[in-house]
Amino acid sequence: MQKFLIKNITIVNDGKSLPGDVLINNGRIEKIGSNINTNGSVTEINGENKFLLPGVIDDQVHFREPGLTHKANIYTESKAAVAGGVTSFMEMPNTIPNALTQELLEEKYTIGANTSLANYSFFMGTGNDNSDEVLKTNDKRKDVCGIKIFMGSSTGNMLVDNYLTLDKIFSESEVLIATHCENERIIRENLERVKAENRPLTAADHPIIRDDINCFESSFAAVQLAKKHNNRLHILHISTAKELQLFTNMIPLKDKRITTEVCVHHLHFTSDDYARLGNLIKCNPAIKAPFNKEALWQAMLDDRLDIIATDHAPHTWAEKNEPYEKAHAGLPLVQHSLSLMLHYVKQGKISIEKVVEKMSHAVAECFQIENRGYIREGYFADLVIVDMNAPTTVNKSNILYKCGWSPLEDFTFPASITHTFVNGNLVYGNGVWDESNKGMRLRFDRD
Ligand SMILES: O=C1C[C@@H](C(=O)O)NC(=O)N1
Repeated sequence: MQKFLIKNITIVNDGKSLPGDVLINNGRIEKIGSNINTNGSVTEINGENKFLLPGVIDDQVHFREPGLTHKANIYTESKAAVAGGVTSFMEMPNTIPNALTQELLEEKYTIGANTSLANYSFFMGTGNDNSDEVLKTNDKRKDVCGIKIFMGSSTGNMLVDNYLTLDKIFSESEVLIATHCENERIIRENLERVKAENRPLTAADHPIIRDDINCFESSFAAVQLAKKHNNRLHILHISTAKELQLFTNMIPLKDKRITTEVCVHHLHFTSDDYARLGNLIKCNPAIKAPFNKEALWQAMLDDRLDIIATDHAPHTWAEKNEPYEKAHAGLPLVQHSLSLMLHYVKQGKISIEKVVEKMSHAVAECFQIENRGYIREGYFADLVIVDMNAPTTVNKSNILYKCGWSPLEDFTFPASITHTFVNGNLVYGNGVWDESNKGMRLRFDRD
């Protein structure tokens, strides 16, 4: 394996940004220090005026393979991820067929092993009647990131609305349960009410139909179930101020039984953006009124919200441009999540250390990922070099998603991701790709 020495870079890790050198050997971070010298062949990278970050770990992506590969596949989207500084991802089960058996789940791991440029893990899916199969994941808790439950409907019709199924899975699961929390009854009632107005519906109706109360009711139910059975619950894409009362920052992350994710689109867009972007930003849970965005920022900064992710959900341009009710929900973001957060660093809204905490360290802690998420000697060399003074504009020619579009087109980020190492391999360096190595299956340090 090629050996790399990154010289004179600012290393962002564990709440600090310090100058130093990093030696990468045999896939791992061999040494962190100042004035590291090596004899023998080593590829030196000048890190002056640049920042070294641990690779981003995105715990919620939809890469659409198998079955929906007209939208995306694991190869294309993992490549986009790596270009954006994401070195590991956890992928959702609403592929076709839904990942509802251990066999189907393992088929996804095989595709990951053969084609993914980033490290990967796949969630086990839940239906209303596959609880015995779901609970077999207990035996794989070191090899599978968790169980995903759609408590509200979304792409792929994987809604679990049978309370007995939910209660059984919560009572017997020994693995992390990740939930999409929305309340189907409230969504349907809202939809009926808006339809009764007899006017054409538009994307601006989305946060009225999928409203704040709908999210709160479902998150509340998930929290109650987790408290009843003392589960390790992780609630995905929190999108409302109202839900925040359910979460605390009084418990250190490593001791929390209930953790939360906020997504970059809920930190960036608001309902004001429907006028400009329409269905392109239709997603579930919906992007909501501006006061929610401000509350989410506050809660993320004060650690009531634990991690930042994307819910990367690519759909084709044609699928997004259907009339509102038929337009598919979800937006592609995995290539631009880190860049977007670095934009907010430049704006002074968040520090670069906090970005690293929320997108790398805390994700590794939440899922107990082995030897990743930090810049530490002995850890896997999943690393990203960032130039904070090299603006890049999102446009069709540099979007790597198979769907070929982004809700951030024409947006200029102040920073560029110049290099991404995955397991010590320089997969992406100054626009040059080395695709000869594939990512690894994530392992979890769980008892
Ligand atoms: O939960 C989800 C699923 C996702 C998708 O398209 O798979 N799209 C969404 O907007 N939310």
